[in-house]
Amino acid sequence: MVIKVKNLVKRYEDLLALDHLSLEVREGEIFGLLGPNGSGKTTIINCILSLLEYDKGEVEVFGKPMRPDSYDIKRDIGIIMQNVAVFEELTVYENINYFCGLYIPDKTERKKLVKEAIEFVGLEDFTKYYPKKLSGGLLRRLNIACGIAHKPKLIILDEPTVAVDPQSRNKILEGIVRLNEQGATIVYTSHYMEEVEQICSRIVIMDKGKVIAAGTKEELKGMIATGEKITVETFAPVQLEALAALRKLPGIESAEATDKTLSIKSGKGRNNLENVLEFLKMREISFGRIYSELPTLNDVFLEITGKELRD
Ligand SMILES: Nc1ncnc2c1ncn2[C@@H]1O[C@H](COP(=O)(O)OP(=O)(O)OP(=O)(O)O)[C@@H](O)[C@H]1O
Repeated sequence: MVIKVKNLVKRYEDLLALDHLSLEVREGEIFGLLGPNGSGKTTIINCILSLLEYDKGEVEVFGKPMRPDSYDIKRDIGIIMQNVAVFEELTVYENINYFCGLYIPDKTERKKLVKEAIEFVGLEDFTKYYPKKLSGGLLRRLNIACGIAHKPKLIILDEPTVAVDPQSRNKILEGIVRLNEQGATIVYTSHYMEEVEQICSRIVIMDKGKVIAAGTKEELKGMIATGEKITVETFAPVQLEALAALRKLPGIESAEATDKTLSIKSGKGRNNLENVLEFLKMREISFGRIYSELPTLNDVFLEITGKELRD
């Protein structure tokens, strides 16, 4: 086990930020920590890294208890925090060289690693730039390069794509997958469910300092009653009587109609879309577009907590 957290409790005065939270991160995985703003993601990361004192519980990293002075463990961890932390007075190259130098004293080896990190995040054309000249996305990439240049075995990224343009965002996500393919275990926190779904092999969903669900995305989606969501763009509002009949169809959990949109949630099982199509035909309800979506991690969150992930 790369990380083992047992029964962690962290209070900020009256606020219980972590409520007996336990989780495990296995070697070689991209572990996603998904939760809305304020659910405790940054707090748990800081506790894992012993950057923050906690009230109760245990943290082990690489099988050893983690303490503020566990430098042998920390040298194998790459940390990319939410707030970009680079030196304004150093260039891109100098920043990466500085952070790499904290772990790699040998100059020749460091030169090679810094070059690799620059190529990895695609900052070759910006090595002489100072941070204030970089766009938000490029700055994030620099932040990542500083955290990974020494080739850590465990890389922790706390919301690395917040306020990043789509191009840099994709580059960052692709980079994370590549780091994992090269052997690093990744912990990735985000409140963007699409990102977590896209890259993470196992996911923990947090809310109010607690783990509310854990598993692969398929396992998480298997936990909820919602099967698929079917949306029909109708040419006219659907009559109440038809709506009531639709709700009685086998496999239909709910059906709501606004002006020209019919939103249907079905249970698990096959033929839901076919049944709806059949119904529309029988009732002579004409429509423009019909589409079906599988449940998302937001549906999982919604069903367990009763609120949206993006609140
Ligand atoms: N230093 C602090 N003092 C008091 N309360 C804090 C402190 N840091 C965080 N909190 C509170 O603890 C809770 C958890 O915060 P945390 O930053 O860990 O959440 P998060 O999931 O990382 O959110 P975000 O996505 O906004 O970063 C929030 O209610 C937050 O307001």
